[in-house]
Amino acid sequence: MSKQAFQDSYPAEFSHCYGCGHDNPHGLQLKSYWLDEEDRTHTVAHFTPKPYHTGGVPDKAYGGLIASLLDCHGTASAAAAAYFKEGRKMGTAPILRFVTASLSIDFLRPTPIKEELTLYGEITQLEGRKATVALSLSANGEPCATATMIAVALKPE
Ligand SMILES: CCCCCCCCCCCC(=O)SCCNC(=O)CCNC(=O)[C@H](O)C(C)(C)COP(=O)(O)OP(=O)(O)OC[C@H]1O[C@@H](n2cnc3c(N)ncnc32)[C@H](O)[C@@H]1OP(=O)(O)O
Repeated sequence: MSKQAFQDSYPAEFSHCYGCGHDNPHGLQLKSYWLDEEDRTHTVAHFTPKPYHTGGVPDKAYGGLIASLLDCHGTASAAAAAYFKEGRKMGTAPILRFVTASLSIDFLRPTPIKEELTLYGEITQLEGRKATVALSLSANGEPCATATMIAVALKPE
């Protein structure tokens, strides 16, 4: 696992995201990393929900939390892959910042709230400004949700 989270390389103006901004004290502050330093296609993040992230059932997570985590892990993974493709250190100018154009989620089973969740990402395509990321969220090794994201890099302006 790399030492610096992708999100910790975002410049200040992009660090207020509710899901992953390190400058948002009320947010989830998700941190994403390369799964393996030798492989620049797979990423990982971990998150342990709080009791107030509950859905209708007290010990299960609400779907919006799952979507938020997948959303932020996916865009961070896309940005990391794009920097790598350009041979640049994350966060260096010109800034490459991806936003979600499309996020399709399959909720496979209820997600427990009391355990650490693991998110995986795989960059399956990166062409021009568009990245496709395959995502999953699991608990205790069991997948609870899978998703496909299309993330698009913001234009420089
Ligand atoms: C100051 C800012 C602060 C921005 C602050 C950023 C904070 C980050 C937040 C973290 C993550 C989030 O939650 S993001 C929040 C939720 N998402 C958003 O708000 C994004 C809203 N949507 C947009 O702004 C726009 O639609 C964009 C940027 C996604 C795309 O618009 P665009 O820049 O004009 O690009 P466009 O030419 O349309 O598309 C580029 C390529 O992507 C493809 N593409 C576009 N949309 C889709 C789609 N839904 N499904 C498939 N493919 C798509 C196009 O076909 C094209 O492919 P090809 O022809 O090249 O093959």
